Amino acid sequence: MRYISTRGQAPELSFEEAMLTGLARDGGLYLPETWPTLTQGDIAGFAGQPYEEVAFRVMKPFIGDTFDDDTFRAILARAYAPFGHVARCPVVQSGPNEFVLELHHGPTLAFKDVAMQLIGQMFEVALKRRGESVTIVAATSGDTGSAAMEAFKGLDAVSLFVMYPHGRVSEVQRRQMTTPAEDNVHALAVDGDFDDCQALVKAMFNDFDFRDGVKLAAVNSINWARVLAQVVYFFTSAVALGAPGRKVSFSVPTGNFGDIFAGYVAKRMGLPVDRLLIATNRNDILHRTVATGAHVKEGVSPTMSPSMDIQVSSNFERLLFDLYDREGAAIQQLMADLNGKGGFTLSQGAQARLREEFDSARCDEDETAAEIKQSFAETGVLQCPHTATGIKAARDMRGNPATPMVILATAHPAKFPAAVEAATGQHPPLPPRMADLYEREERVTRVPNDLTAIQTLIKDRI
Ligand SMILES: Cc1ncc(COP(=O)(O)O)c(C=O)c1O
Ligand SMILES: N[C@@H](CCOP(=O)(O)O)C(=O)O
Repeated sequence: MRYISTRGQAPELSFEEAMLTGLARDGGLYLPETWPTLTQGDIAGFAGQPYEEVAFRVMKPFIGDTFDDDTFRAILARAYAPFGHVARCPVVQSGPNEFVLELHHGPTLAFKDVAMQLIGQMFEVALKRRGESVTIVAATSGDTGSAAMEAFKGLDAVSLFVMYPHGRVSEVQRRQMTTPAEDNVHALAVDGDFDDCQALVKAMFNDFDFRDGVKLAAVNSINWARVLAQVVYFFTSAVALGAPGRKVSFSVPTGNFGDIFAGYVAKRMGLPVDRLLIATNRNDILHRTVATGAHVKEGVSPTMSPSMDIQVSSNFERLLFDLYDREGAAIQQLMADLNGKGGFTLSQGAQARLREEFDSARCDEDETAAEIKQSFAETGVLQCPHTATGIKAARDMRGNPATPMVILATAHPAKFPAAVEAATGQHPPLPPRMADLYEREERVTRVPNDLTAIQTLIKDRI
């Protein structure tokens, strides 16, 4: 499988090269040149298989011979051993034909662990055999950063810098990023919002002297391997509910559009997905885009679901590439308009295709709190505020009641205790292994939203 850039001007790469490269040199995002497909028989064969085996079979067509089969199986085994549930990503019923896909059983209690634990292992094997080291710079609204810290701390071949928006992540998220003691990981609190942090990462990739000088790599969903690893749980959950014999719909709490794009990829590969619901908080650019066709940035507004406080949804570019018949020049123009004019309007054809695949719903703060409360009353289970937006979308946009609706539970409620307690009166406890999180010493550097200043800091530290 070869990988191509959404902007059509960068060299084609192998899977390993795309994984270690991050952003394409033309500013675009790498994607497979075609979508591999699985037969209905292949998908039926996933029933009853361990998560790691389904991951192997789903990812193999994308990975090719990057790792031999034994090595890839060993990587998967190491990646998912730390998960606190034998199913890794279990499905739990939450209502009539409504299910919650729990993605928070990994080490940092958010869905990011599912991909990050895996790419940590893949980076380690690939870098070791190449005899190379890299500098990873990540932007986070809270969860990618903590998952990356956990996956890469202590690795000799990696220096990791995580930029998070100062004052805009939960205390648990912040402490997960600021308390690892290993010398190769660095938490940077940026005076800005998540969009600023992500723009800084992309600017670093577009500064070729810096990029080549520090051997820059990405573990945000800029990195195709991150998105790919997230495709797997769309298959495991759908098969558990009767696919490929029946269709399944998914409601996905959405910010940077990586997770729901993974659902779209599963559909392209042959999974019978009915609807993909984009659930947003009040940072609703994607909901407005589905409703009106106008993709227009507004300021980021802080919410109780901070990981979704995003207005520049990086992976939407990957979807646009398909909506515009994979025309790199069209994507270049749209992205120039987004950066220069603050937005663009989809062509009629692109808007129609978007609506063929996706629905959307927006959840404001009162509604999020009400969903957490109602969900606890109905099921006795506490859900995080991000998941609550998905529950609302699932109930607002319920299509055929005979089609199972799967809501992605993207984080554990204990990462957002203040919001959950305010809504329900219940304090969600951290798992025992994290019980001392509030006593651990924090290590963080406050930085201005300034590219040169942060680049200088990174060069000084590596
Ligand atoms: C808990 C949580 N839910 C939802 C999202 C949104 O996911 P995505 O950025 O893939 O759309 C994020 C951030 O990525 C998150 O951390
Ligand atoms: N919500 C994310 C934002 C970054 O998303 P990514 O999928 O591109 O890493 C976070 O928690 O940091």
